[in-house]
Amino acid sequence: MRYVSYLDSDQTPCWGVVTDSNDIVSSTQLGLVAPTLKKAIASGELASPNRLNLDSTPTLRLDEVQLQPVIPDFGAMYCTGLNYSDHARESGKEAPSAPRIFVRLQNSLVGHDQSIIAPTVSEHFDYEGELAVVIGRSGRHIPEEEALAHVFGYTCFMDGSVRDWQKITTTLGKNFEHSGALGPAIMPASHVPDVQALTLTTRLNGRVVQQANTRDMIFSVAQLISFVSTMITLQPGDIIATGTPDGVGQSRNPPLWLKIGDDISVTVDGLGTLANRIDA
Ligand SMILES: O=C(O)C/C(=C\C=C(/O)C(=O)O)C(=O)O
Repeated sequence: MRYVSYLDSDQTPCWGVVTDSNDIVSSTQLGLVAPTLKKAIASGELASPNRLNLDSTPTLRLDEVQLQPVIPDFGAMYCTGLNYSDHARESGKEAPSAPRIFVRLQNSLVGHDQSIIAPTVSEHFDYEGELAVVIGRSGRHIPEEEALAHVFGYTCFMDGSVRDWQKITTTLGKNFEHSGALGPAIMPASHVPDVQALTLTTRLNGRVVQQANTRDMIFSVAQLISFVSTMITLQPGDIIATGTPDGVGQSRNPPLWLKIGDDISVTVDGLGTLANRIDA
């Protein structure tokens, strides 16, 4: 089972659970009153996913709804630059001695199967496949040993990056409207035995362009949580993206830029596949 945020046929924001057969049991059917997935996570009522009553007859299929970025109203999304040494090397940079954190805005993201919008002012639009972490429990100055207890679950992230604007500032290059994607769903942390042993694969029009294992991160998920919480209190529903491995389009010869009509997907084994088309 996984959690999703979606719009129903009336464009009303909803959330619910996706069963293993890709049916959706809505929050109302689950008997939960929280209006958003973020509020449900914060309330603690999803802390024991195995206790949720999934007996209601599902009325919707996953492919019938418009999926949103898994927590569309997140308070903050912290992203990590250069967290795989092969990617730092291909970028011509040293492996960092501390996590390089930047942020993404809500409106820079879309959900699974929604159009990612290519910038009109740049042809240097690049893909980055990543693992993303959804925070479940708030905390400040979280010790590394306790960090994973603050995780609600995990999902996939496509950190679409406008490389020429990124040279002006990271904030600009990483925040074009609808330039990235988050989803399709949140896998509860209890269903992920070892987050540092997951294979991540990015495909462009079906061709594998990035493949790595999360064991090769420079800073582990626990270290990133601890580091960010040194700066600020992490809140339920906050997202931490863990950086991309090597194989990005910018570092290829010739460069491989995203174009309108391309299909881009990010698969993290055990979590699912986030797939999107590039649109105008
Ligand atoms: O941190 C950097 O110097 C590079 C960077 C972003 C890099 C990523 O998104 C990544 O490696 O996943 C930046 O714009 O500053």
